[in-house]
Amino acid sequence: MVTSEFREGLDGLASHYKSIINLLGEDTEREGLQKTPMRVAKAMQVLTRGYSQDPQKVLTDALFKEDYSQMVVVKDIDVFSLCEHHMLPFYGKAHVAYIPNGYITGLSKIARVVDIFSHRLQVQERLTQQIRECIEQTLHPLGVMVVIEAKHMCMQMRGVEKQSSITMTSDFSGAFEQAKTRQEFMNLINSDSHKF
Ligand SMILES: Nc1nc2c(ncn2[C@@H]2O[C@H](COP(=O)(O)OP(=O)(O)OP(=O)(O)O)[C@@H](O)[C@H]2O)c(=O)[nH]1
Ligand SMILES: [Zn+2]
Repeated sequence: MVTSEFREGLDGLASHYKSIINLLGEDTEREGLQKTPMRVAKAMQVLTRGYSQDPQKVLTDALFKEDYSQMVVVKDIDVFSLCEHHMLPFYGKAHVAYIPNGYITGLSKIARVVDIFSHRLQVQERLTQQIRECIEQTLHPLGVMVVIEAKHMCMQMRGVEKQSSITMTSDFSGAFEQAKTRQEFMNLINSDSHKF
């Protein structure tokens, strides 16, 4: 359902994008660009939809009592976000592990949490930390660890123009304070088990 607030936001965004395109020297009346301000407005609302979503609720909506207390790893979760400095995309993979403490959550919900925080203006470090904190505060597990590897288009398309550099960030707590637990997670991330 399209609420009036959503619609108003969309019209406002489209009007600003029209001005921006004109300021960039283009003609928003030419055929190919006539609908562009509204398209961009809709696209930006999608890319920032995470502001109106509640990641903790996503996790608690699928909480199951379970005695399993070994590591659960969801790896290679696609990440698409916008850096808050240039509003250009950064993209890559997130790997999440937690050790349950009486409760597990639906596996897809871990990927949804990554999605929600990614669809906000971000820096990779904060994104990594927010995912870790959200899982910790909601599931109260024995430990959580998040690793993100990403490429930043603001470093590829402009600025320093380095095409190959990858930024890695990690955040962990609880049982992952122990080096051997972190190592087990890193081994699982780097294993070829997913190539089946
Ligand atoms: N730590 C961190 N920095 C980021 C992230 N995304 C973009 N940046 C950096 O944000 C910084 C902004 O630096 P500024 O000097 O204010 O901006 P700038 O003149 O556009 O910088 P250059 O990209 O070096 O041309 C740049 O170094 C970017 O690489 C991120 O997720 N984490
Ligand atoms: Zn940037």
